Amino acid sequence: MSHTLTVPAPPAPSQAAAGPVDTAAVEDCVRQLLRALGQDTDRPGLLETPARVARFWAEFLGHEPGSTGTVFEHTVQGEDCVAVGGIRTASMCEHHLLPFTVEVSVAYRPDGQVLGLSKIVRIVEQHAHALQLQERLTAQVAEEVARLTGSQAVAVWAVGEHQCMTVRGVRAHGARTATEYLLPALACDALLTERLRRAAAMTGASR
Ligand SMILES: Nc1nc2c(ncn2[C@@H]2O[C@H](COP(=O)(O)OP(=O)(O)OP(=O)(O)O)[C@@H](O)[C@H]2O)c(=O)[nH]1
Repeated sequence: MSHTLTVPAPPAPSQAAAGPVDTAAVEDCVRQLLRALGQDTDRPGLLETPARVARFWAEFLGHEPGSTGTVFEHTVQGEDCVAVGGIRTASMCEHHLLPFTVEVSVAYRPDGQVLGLSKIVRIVEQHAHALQLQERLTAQVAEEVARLTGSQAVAVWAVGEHQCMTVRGVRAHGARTATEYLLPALACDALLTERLRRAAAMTGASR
């Protein structure tokens, strides 16, 4: 019989909002930004824009991932791997405040317990709702899955498309960025890493 355990939530990631979003202040700033951009903030199309943008930031940074810590005892004779792929979400480039879309795959070898499958998606969402770097998002998801499962064999892959590279700057439409994060214990275990890669590939997700 398997037992459900709940692992406590960790402290907030360091780059998460330091406190609740001050929507009134954001609204004010957006109005000032529009004026600095030479816009007439009294024209009908823009009247509600500052409030809308403020609501967006409150919603984005205030994202509540729900419970992420449900694990189940899991003991088997053989070797097994778990992978969840095709987790598509959006995060925010901290350099330009422009979104990037990302598809994440997570694979790990259980070490006595497995994580609720939906919790892997929730963990990705938790770390995506922040001012981010794709590389840091990839690493944070792996570290969190390791913390919750107690497994040191965790790998995460992400494929992203960054608007800061498409709508501005190099304007490289279609350029995609792939990141991989292996927990240190995997770095010297090519065989296990390959097994995790194969498990992630079985989900059919791009990596
Ligand atoms: N590891 C594993 N987890 C499963 C499987 N089938 C369902 N689950 C997960 O079991 C977990 C139960 O978590 P709870 O927090 O108790 O239930 P919940 O509130 O319905 O969880 P959410 O689905 O996150 O809303 C969920 O994360 C499910 O995705 C399975 O075959 N393997």
